[in-house]
Amino acid sequence: MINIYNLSFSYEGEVVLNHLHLTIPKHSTCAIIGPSGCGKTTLLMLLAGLYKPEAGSLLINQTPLAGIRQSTGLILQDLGLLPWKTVYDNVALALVPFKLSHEQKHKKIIEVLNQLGLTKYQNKYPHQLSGGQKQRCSIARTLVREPDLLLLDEATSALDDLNKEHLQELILSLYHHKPTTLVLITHNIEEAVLLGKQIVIMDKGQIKTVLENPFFGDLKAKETLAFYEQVLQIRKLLKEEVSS
Ligand SMILES: Nc1ncnc2c1ncn2[C@@H]1O[C@H](COP(=O)(O)OP(=O)(O)OP(=O)(O)O)[C@@H](O)[C@H]1O
Repeated sequence: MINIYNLSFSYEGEVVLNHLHLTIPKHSTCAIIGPSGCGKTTLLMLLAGLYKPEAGSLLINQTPLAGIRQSTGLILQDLGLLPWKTVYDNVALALVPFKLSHEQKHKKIIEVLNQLGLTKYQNKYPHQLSGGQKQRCSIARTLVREPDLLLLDEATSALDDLNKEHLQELILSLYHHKPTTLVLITHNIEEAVLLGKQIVIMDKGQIKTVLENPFFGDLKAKETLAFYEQVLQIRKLLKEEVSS
């Protein structure tokens, strides 16, 4: 469970998050959407414990967040894969801080590579992978640590439409396999409607609307008009924010 209460944050005196309130239930998913520069990534950095709130509070499972948690996974746009390491070794790196035997680590890595469809690429280097495969490798590296909170910053934005859909379906199937609290930033309204149980619309450092989304995880709904009515409603809300 994430509780954000009256949270504010500034960069060198410039306020970028202004008195935010938000509750995200445990094992739920939340899609954050809003115009460029409205503070989405900054909020994610605060949730990751990389920045400290200037005012207000941020609690994870009833505990005030005091820095980076080992059980939070963060996937940024810049995937940060090490080019001189193979897929297997990039994933293995995430387990270095854990006191596990070589066999235990190997088992976890093989399992996650299999889950993400990367088994046959395990000996390849990042430059030998497609954009979608690199993104999956980055997700594998985060998931191997079995986070209870997963933060994704525009995980699918660099991918073409088919790979985007593939990754969205993969995120859903990973979530159904092992529910974690999932917070994702996206610019894509359809993605927000597919992946967010809650959809948070931000503008100019504030949360404007929080929608409960009945279409979460419903791949079949993408073929219905009701799904696109929801997309249109969010589009309208976003346009209203930009024009005001
Ligand atoms: N390190 C920084 N130092 C100073 N200002 C910053 C820094 N990072 C971001 N900002 C500013 O803070 C504001 C919010 O930035 P943030 O990256 O959180 O927005 P965003 O909603 O994620 O944008 P985008 O959708 O374009 O990624 C912007 O005006 C940005 O210029």
